[in-house]
Amino acid sequence: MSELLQQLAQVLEQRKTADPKQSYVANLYSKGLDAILKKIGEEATETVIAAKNGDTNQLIYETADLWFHTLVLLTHQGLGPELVLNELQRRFGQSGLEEKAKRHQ
Ligand SMILES: N=c1c2ncn([C@@H]3O[C@H](COP(=O)(O)OP(=O)(O)OP(=O)(O)O)[C@@H](O)[C@H]3O)c2ncn1[C@@H]1O[C@H](COP(=O)(O)O)[C@@H](O)[C@H]1O
Repeated sequence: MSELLQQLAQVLEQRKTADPKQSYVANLYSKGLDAILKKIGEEATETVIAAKNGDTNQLIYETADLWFHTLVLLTHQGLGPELVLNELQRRFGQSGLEEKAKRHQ
């Protein structure tokens, strides 16, 4: 797994016991699942707007925010990013159209 993802996941796990006044992530955890989901909705929308505006730097920035908040969600739910990477690995090389066709047989 990407070393950065692994390190970030470790920090996000540690933030479960951190002071919400000292940590953005601890503060978000303290607000609960709905607050995390709201952030993901906002960041997804901001990503879409950046792409529609053709703003490359903003698109990268907002995508980083979106990925980050999905990592926060996974950690909150007791899941690690390696599970998502494993799923992408499993799909790698498999045509999306073929996969869809199998599901609709
Ligand atoms: N990668 C990030 C990261 N990306 C984005 N953000 C925060 O996510 C928020 C994005 O929300 P917005 O763009 O809506 O900005 P905002 O107005 O400040 O947000 P709200 O007040 O609405 O929540 C900002 O506050 C960013 O600072 C992040 N906060 C933390 N990390 C990583 O998480 C680690 C732990 O962070 P702390 O828990 O704060 O120590 C850090 O060392 C970083 O590695």
